[in-house]
Amino acid sequence: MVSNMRKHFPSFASASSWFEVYATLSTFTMLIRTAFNELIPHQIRSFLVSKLEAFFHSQPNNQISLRINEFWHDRCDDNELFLAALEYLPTRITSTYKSLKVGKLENEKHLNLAVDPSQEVVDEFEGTKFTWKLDENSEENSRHIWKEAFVLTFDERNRERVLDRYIPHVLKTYEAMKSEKRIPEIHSRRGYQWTNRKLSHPATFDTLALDPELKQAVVDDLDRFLKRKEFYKKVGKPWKRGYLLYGPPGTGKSSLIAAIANHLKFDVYDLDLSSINSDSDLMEAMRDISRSSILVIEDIDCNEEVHDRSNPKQDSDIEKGSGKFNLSNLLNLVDGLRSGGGDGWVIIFTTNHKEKIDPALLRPGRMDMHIHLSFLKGKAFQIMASKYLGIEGHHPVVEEIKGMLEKTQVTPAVVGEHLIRNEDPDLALEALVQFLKQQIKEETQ
Ligand SMILES: Nc1ncnc2c1ncn2[C@@H]1O[C@H](COP(=O)(O)OP(=O)(O)OP(=O)(O)O)[C@@H](O)[C@H]1O
Repeated sequence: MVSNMRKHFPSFASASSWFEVYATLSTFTMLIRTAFNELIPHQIRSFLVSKLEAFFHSQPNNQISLRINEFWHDRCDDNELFLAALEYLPTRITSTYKSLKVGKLENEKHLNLAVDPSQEVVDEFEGTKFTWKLDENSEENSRHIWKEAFVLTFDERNRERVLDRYIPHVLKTYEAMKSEKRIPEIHSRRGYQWTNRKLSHPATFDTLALDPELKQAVVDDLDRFLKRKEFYKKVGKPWKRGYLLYGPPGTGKSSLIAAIANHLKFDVYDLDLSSINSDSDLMEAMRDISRSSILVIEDIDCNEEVHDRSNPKQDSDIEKGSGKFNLSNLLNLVDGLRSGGGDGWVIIFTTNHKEKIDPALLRPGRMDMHIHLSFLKGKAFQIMASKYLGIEGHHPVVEEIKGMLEKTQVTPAVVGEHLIRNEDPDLALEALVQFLKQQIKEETQ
């Protein structure tokens, strides 16, 4: 039998010869490993190992491609991920790209860039590179309904990273970009229905002439509110914030509301309480307010239902209201109704007479921040000089005006009117100086 095997396998060695070969090989391998570890410095060793890994992992058979069609299946449903990539990828284009699509939309000032099929876009996420390519379907009368698709290619090792984190990151960035571009709407109540139009008020926190510290405090409060959706849920409170804006006419209450809406990208619901005749009317109006929104009730002191009844003095000079609803109770009820949904809810009351309002309506949790908008003073005027006249930094006439504003009370609305009349900054400032002189003279007489 053994001789038979020898015949078929002439080089077949005995067991002891195999052990000898094995022992020699192991000794040799150990020697190589020791020499590699001891003679080659650590950095060079790591470099060589990473190169070898990269070589094996960069082989084409380790690449995975995900195809992201314009539509899902053969239905006409938009594929959200395709739309997200369409918006997201142009933000990853760098100046080294050689082939791009470019265009301009009628109502936009800037040029738009888009991915071209002949150019791959490489994105980096968590230190890993991902390659995107646009695939265009050029077949005319094709039975495929898709015209474009993205192909996302990555190394197989990153499969989980892509599905669990990278794609969610692309979708989240797209949502943020959409809300950044969104123009809020303003809704007004006509009869029993809300009608809406785009909020065209251009006021932003940048253009508002407010004391910088107050402005920062408001922006910080809004940003904290926006960020804490999960926190409100955790502590079992409705995701809601109330602001009371009070101060004389022309100090910027409406402008601040527009700036808040433009900052949060929330729609505004402007509710005129005089059109509300009963609790059920009010409840219906509130129930129709959808998604993340700002409910504004301007000049709230003009409604008897919100007056401080412990102050008998005021009732003589106020028009009698319907007395048919209780705003405080109703807002509690609405909080309960809305607390289940994930929508943010901002309530803004404005008034020229804070002292007339029932304190129950102004307590924290109802009106969390009371913002006093007052007559124009130096730091806020510096902002107007910059926005209206382009004057930055120290300017002798601006300093003179700041001093005069300490001696008189004028609203930003009045000063704005003076600044807008003259295109020449020096003439505009001079006219304002003359106006303020006259104002101070009249007040001291
Ligand atoms: N703080 C401000 N910063 C910049 N502009 C302002 C400011 N306040 C008022 N203005 C200008 O004055 C105009 C009137 O202001 P706005 O309507 O915001 O005041 P208001 O306090 O709401 O007045 P009212 O109480 O009469 O409604 C605005 O169009 C705006 O241009």
